[in-house]
Amino acid sequence: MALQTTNPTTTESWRKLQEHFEEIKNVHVKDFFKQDEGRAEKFTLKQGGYYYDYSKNRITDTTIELLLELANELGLSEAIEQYFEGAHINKTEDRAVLHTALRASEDAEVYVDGVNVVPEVYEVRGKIKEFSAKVIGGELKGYTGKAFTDVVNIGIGGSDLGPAMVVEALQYYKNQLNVHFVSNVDGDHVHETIAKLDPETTLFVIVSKTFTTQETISNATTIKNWFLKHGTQEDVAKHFVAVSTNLEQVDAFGIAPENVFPMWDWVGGRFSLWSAVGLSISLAVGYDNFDAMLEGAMEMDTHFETTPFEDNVPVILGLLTVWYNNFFGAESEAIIPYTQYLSRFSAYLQQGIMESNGKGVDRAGNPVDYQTGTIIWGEPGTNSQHAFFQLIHQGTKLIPTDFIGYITPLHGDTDHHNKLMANFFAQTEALLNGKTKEQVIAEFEAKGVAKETYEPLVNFKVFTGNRPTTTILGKKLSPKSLGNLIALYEHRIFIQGFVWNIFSYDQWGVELGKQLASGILGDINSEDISEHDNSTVNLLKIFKGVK
Ligand SMILES: O=P(O)(O)OC[C@H]1O[C@H](O)[C@H](O)[C@@H](O)[C@@H]1O
Repeated sequence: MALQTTNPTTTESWRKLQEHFEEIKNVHVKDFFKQDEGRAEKFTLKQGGYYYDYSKNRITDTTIELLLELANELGLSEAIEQYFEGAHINKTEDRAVLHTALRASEDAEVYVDGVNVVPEVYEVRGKIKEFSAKVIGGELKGYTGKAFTDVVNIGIGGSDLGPAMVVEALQYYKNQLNVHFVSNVDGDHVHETIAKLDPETTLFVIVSKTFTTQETISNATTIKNWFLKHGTQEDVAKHFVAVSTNLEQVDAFGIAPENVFPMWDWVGGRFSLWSAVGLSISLAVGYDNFDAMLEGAMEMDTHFETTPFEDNVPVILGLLTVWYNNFFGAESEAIIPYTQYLSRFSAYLQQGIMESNGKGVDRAGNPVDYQTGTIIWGEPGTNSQHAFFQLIHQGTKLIPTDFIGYITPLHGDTDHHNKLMANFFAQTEALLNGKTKEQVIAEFEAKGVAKETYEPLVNFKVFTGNRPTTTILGKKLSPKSLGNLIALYEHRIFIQGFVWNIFSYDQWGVELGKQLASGILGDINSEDISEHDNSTVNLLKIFKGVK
């Protein structure tokens, strides 16, 4: 069963949305608030310890009604069923998309091609649990009998970003193990990392779904060679484990079969941190915390699968992206967490969202004639306020922004936390209301500034406001609440790809560069340079020192 292939722009609800957009496109959200005292309450959803206030968006009741009408017209309910039931919605790779099965409850049944995969999932989870406990507890030892002090995750893309983001995010819950990440094929990355390590006390986790990724295999080989300068071939089994679907290649690399943590082709790389790809997470914070993160995700899954669309957080937020992307012409979205722990969150979501929905061919195989995936970016607040917020406040581009913050600070420093959160609230308020010419003049006059002095400055100090934000306010950053938040964004990806009539779960766009790189590596390593455009030939000559 494949997802339906309607061009969304040909639907009746899209036409109505277009008309509605023309009516409200110039209305200031300030005015919507004036007209409706209950607006904040009405446009706030509550789920899994989070409040989602989307009232500061450029929407009315009609906008939401029409967006939901669009979802219904396109058959979203059936699509969600297909997603959770393991239909091959990743059609170009003929695969199911079941990261949700990785966090399903033990008694759930999720069938992939007629086989219930939940028992296998729990078998691997059991293995992760046992292994993590032994490493953390010092029971498993290195080749000289010492307990492990360091763990290195060797992987790239989905085999790096998810675990790296979560290990950073859950730092507060960490144990004594130092966890490092090596991803880039840049030798300086791997050499800087190993320079700090003691081979006797370091565990290496090679993570690659395919086990053919050039970066990961190169880094793993370099590290193994470095290790073999200290330990023996036999010792490799004590220090290297692998996470992969490609058991043959793992074996060829010399990893002992008992050191392999399997994953499945129905888990996309960018959705894989819930699988054994998250082994480094479980090592860093312990299996119970890993499990709690999965539980948080499962709560979001249940919410998404069972909640009526008007109260369904991923549905509403996913459709808002469509609203801005396709009607307002917004090209990007910023994600700004007001917690330093989430400093890798937008980098992680860049892969999740842009690799999924950066597609220009529809599900029927034809080029689309409307906009699809948004550009995702962001850094933690308050740092970003002192860097790029100027453009969000006064630039010419519309940038819908998610503000993510928590009520309780983990270290209990309320002085800092109150300052942080004052900024969090102040920014969304400023982006909503802006500052009018009259307000600017009144401020000058209150300070006694002369008219001829302030007049030339007034326009520069005006803020139009009407810049949309969504506030995601959680109780506390914990493994569970983090799992919940990540799963929210995963489901938003599904909603958007579904509406845009594209395949969100393949990534053919990363192949061409890989192919060309392997040819160019041949050029670099040989005397001659094969055929390329002039610019590339010139650059290769400079690089090879023959020009
Ligand atoms: O886990 P691997 O097979 O090594 O893949 C690592 C990454 O590389 C690919 O190029 C894909 O674009 C990513 O989706 C994937 O996460």
